[in-house]
Formats: sequence, structure tokens, C-alpha cells
Amino acid sequence: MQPITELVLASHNAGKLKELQAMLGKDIRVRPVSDFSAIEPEETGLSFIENAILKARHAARVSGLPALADDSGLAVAALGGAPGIYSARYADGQGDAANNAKLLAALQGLPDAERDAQFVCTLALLRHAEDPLPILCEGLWHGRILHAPRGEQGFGYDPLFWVPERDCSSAELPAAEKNRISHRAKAMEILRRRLGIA
Ligand SMILES: O=P(O)(O)OP(=O)(O)OP(=O)(O)OC[C@H]1O[C@@H](n2cnc3c(O)ncnc32)[C@H](O)[C@@H]1O
Ligand SMILES: [Mg+2]
Repeated sequence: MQPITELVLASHNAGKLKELQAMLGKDIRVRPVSDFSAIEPEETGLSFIENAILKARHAARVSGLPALADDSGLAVAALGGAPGIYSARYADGQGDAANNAKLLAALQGLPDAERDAQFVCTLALLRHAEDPLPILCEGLWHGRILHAPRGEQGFGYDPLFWVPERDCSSAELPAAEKNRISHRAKAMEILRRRLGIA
């Protein structure tokens, strides 16, 4: 396989883009898909990986470059895995603060022992829009949902996600530390190995 020297990141989420860029930018020239198109493809898949593939395919098509997409979310055990693939749309598109408020309300009154959750990250890399064999990677990060937000770092559900191995919320972790241990870091480690840049 030809080494990949440049790729388009198929995300419109600033927090995600920052993390992906920090994890890849030393080895590969990365450009956001917004350099090529403002259109966000509808996430019609029923699984994280289907949505990652369709976002990457769209980005490869509009850019003519290899494309990497990240479809991720939060799966809460007490909610049967919700919000899951609907994490970004949990509060009907009203944004991170509304998503977090809805999650806290859904778990109101539940003790710590019943607040297990995991962040899921899937990555899909397509060498071109018709690539029949995308590189697919996943990473999971186990934790617990807090009773109130903590911390200012990160994005999305980070202020509500308790990280047992660090005794703090993921929004209290310095960016470099989150990027070493998160679901995204784990998926990215697999991708780096597949690309031979580990
Ligand atoms: O689809 P793109 O354009 O990449 O951007 P998005 O924000 O819509 O991304 P997703 O469809 O993958 O939805 C992911 C959701 O899960 C949340 N999420 C994913 N990774 C996270 C992380 O590391 N920390 C906090 N929240 C995260 C994020 O805030 C979104 O609400
Ligand atoms: Mg999305």
C-alpha cells in the first residue's frame, strides 16, 4: 500500500478535529472537510461504523483525498446503550449543554453503581471514495456518569464522564492526557499500526 501523506478529516466537530489533528498531525498532513464542502452528510447508519464509512466516503468524494471519519458517542448501561449513535442528536440538535442536561435528567436518582458508561470511537479510513476495503478501527473507554458537570477541558459529554483510572472527569484531564487514554486514542493507536506509523 502506498503510504498516506495527506488526508481529509471528515468531521465538522471542532473538539474532535483538534484531537484527531493532535494525534496525526506530526505524520500526515491533515485538512478538515470544511475546506472542501460545508455539507454534512446525513448519518443514516444504524451502527457507528456505518456512519463513519458514509462520512469518510462523502469527504473522499468532495476532496479527492483519502478520508478519515470518526463516529463516536456515549453508551450508558442503565439506558440500554443510549444515547449511542444518537449522542450528537440526543437533545434534538440543541447542542452539548442540552445533551448533558438531558442525560443528567435521565439518570436522576440513580446511585454510582448504576451509572456505568463507555465512550465508543470508530474510525473509518477510505483511500478513495470507492475504496472497497476501508480500514476500520474502534476504541472503548469505560467510566461512569457524574451527578453534575466537572471541568472545562474537552467537549461534548466530557464534563459528565468520570474516569476511574485518573480519579477525575474527562473534562478535567489535560488535552494531552485525554489523547493518550481515550476511546479515540485507542482507536487511533490501531489505525497508526495499520498505516505503519506506530
Ligand atoms: O459527525 P461529526 O461531523 O464528526 O461531528 P459530531 O459531533 O456530529 O460527531 P458524531 O456524529 O460522531 O457524534 C458524537 C457525539 O458523541 C460525543 N462525543 C464523542 N467523542 C467524545 C469525547 O471524546 N468527549 C465527549 N463527547 C464525545 C460528541 O459530543 C457528539 O455529541
Ligand atoms: Mg455527526
